[in-house]
Amino acid sequence: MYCQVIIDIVHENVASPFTYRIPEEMELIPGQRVAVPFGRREKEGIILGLSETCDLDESRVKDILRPLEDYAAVPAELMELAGQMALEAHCPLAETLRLMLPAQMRGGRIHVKTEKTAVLNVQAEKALAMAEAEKRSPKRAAILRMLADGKVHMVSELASAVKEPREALRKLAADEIILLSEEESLRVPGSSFGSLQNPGFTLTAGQREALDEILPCLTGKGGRFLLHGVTGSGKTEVFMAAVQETLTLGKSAIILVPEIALTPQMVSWFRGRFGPVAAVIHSRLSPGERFDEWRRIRRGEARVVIGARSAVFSPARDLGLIVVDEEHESTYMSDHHPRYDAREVALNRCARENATLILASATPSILSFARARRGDYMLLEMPRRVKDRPLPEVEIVDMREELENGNRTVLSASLRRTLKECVTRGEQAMLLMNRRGYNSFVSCRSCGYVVKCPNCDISMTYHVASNDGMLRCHYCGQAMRPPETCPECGGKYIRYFGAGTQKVEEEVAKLLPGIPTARMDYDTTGGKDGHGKILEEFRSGRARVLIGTQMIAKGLDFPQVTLVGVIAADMTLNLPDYRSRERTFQLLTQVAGRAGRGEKPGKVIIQTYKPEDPVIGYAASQDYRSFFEDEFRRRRRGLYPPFTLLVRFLTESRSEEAAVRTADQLEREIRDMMENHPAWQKKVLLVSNDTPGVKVLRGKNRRHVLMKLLVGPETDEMIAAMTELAREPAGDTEVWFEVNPTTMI
Ligand SMILES: Nc1ncnc2c1ncn2[C@@H]1O[C@H](COP(=O)(O)OP(=O)(O)OP(=O)(O)O)[C@@H](O)[C@H]1O
Ligand SMILES: [Zn+2]
Ligand SMILES: [Zn+2]
Repeated sequence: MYCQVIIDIVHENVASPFTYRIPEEMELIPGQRVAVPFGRREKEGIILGLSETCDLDESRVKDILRPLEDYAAVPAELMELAGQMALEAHCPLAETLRLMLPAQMRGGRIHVKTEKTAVLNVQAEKALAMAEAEKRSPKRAAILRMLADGKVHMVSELASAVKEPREALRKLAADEIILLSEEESLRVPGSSFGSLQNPGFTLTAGQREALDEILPCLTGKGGRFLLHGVTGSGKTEVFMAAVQETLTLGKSAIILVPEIALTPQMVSWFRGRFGPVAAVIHSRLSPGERFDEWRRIRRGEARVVIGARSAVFSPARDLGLIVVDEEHESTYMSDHHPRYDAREVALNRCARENATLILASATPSILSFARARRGDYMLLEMPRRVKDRPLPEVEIVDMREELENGNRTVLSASLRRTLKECVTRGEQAMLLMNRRGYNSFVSCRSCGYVVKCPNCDISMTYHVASNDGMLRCHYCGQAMRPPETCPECGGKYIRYFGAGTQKVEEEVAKLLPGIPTARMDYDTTGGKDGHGKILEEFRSGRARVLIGTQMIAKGLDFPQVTLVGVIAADMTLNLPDYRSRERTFQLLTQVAGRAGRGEKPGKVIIQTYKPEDPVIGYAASQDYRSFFEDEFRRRRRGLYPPFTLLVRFLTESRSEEAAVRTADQLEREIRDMMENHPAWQKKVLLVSNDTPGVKVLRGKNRRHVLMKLLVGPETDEMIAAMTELAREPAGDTEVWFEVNPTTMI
């Protein structure tokens, strides 16, 4: 027998499979990992397929050295998925196969933990009788009583009841009364089960109707759903009920959540609900724990997988359901190679494995909603909050008027008054400020010089003394002392402009002396479990006001919050990106939705310099439909996704001249390519060849060639050709080819 092996090396030259002979005594299956001789070294690989014969010169075919596991690490469905993804991304199969395995499994880094176990080797009655009769050793008697239940016990567990049981165990084993063995032990992280129980609500009419559509699909060939429900409509209950039903049917479910949602609280909640059949994969797991969770899933012991985007590749047994919660989140797009969109992978897997897909959000992405309208997904709508709780009342404050009235602080008069009242009533408030730090830029009053990062074309942000009193670059992390005099003109008047979360925190402290607040942003959530601690501080009621960046906007459910303040609503609106309106709408609607989720109604105050902007209006009225129609029309008119694919070549170089030259060269080659393919010509709109929003980043000068592609049968081929183009060596200049890039800076 022979087999074709994909070697675990990502390189053009070893992209295709290599043939090996399978020694007589070895039995192998596709998807299994093997050790093979490769050149003079030993390498790991994955078996792609088997064959009876081989048309190569027999003497040149080498033997497989050994299997690395006795099972297929990559099951058949995932082998096929990896194959398709490699084709679509125009990258070697070895690269997409890596997505299917926990990283620590590769390169022989795994360490299987084993533990000693003991089990009875005689009838239970006999063991109990022996325990009674045992006069000399109370230890042996105690062990026999514990083992009388006939189950396998960990020796470590016996040791917690009987001191130093080893000698007694040896004696019992020697007399063949018990059996001792060594077993693989799986670390189940944070195994404090049962902390929170199933809440057992009576479902609302909206929840019932949604489930009536979903549940029948779970038994059959699967369905595709977009669950669009306003904030606080109880979407979580709907997909939890679907997960429950999936388990009852003996199948597995995967729930994808944005990484930020995987707080210890959520983790314990999922475990409390589903017990040990749930595997929760998050970034705080140790590599060992991660690998153990993966094996529990692979063996079918864990049948609910909860995790961030990479959990979509979990080897779930008999997959029945994938849920993507907060589906509009951009974190579902991976930003390193090989790039993928977890929502597209989920769709692909569900189709392959006859599973059901549920995308859930209060603010669906334009793409998903457009697909639902076209009939690709069934649209399930829940327009009302649970218990018919009202959506929050929203007030829009024009900050230009505040300035005219002489208020130069970040809090408007209205927000000050309402915040004070809210806290006085003993309720809680959340304030969104989508920029961290204290001041956003520092400049000279005499000559206008702005302090910029030495590595990036970005102004530096001032962080107050509690953090270190330094200027920081939010792109590369560079820090420096604020200048005392202007480096340009020597002037003494250095001014600090703009505000960040630290400034808001300070203003709130002045307004509400003695009232404890919490701040949640990149600077305060660094340590292990940083998010969890701050959220717990707020949930417990110790902190009355939570100030934060977009981190506080999503999915959180704090019933005591009756006021939400948005300090600067236009901040994201002004970014040079075709998605900035969509992101602003989502952010504002989501954060507004945190108010009034409990018994008491909520109020939202949105501060803006552009109160007339329709996006602000749609968010204030939580009017998704009107926003969608407006934005969809705008994208059609401007030929933006989903009507086109946006692609760009990004060049980066120490030398500005080289970055420009390479971009110009690429533009010429693209034009040549179009001339050679008249059919392509009509499909490509060359938008620009210029500097992106950030001209210099981490010391590299940047240029980009931006294009829009009208989607058609030739799209795949065009992208393949452009991928090739980007691979051509360009001296010291790096070239990146991106399809629908996650950021346009
Ligand atoms: N049928 C029900 N009866 C009473 N309370 C419910 C019911 N269903 C859900 N809830 C509660 O309503 C609150 C909101 O539910 P949930 O967090 O699922 O909303 P959501 O739709 O996911 O909102 P968001 O999109 O804002 O995250 C939660 O506190 C939840 O426990
Ligand atoms: Zn100056
Ligand atoms: Zn920088």
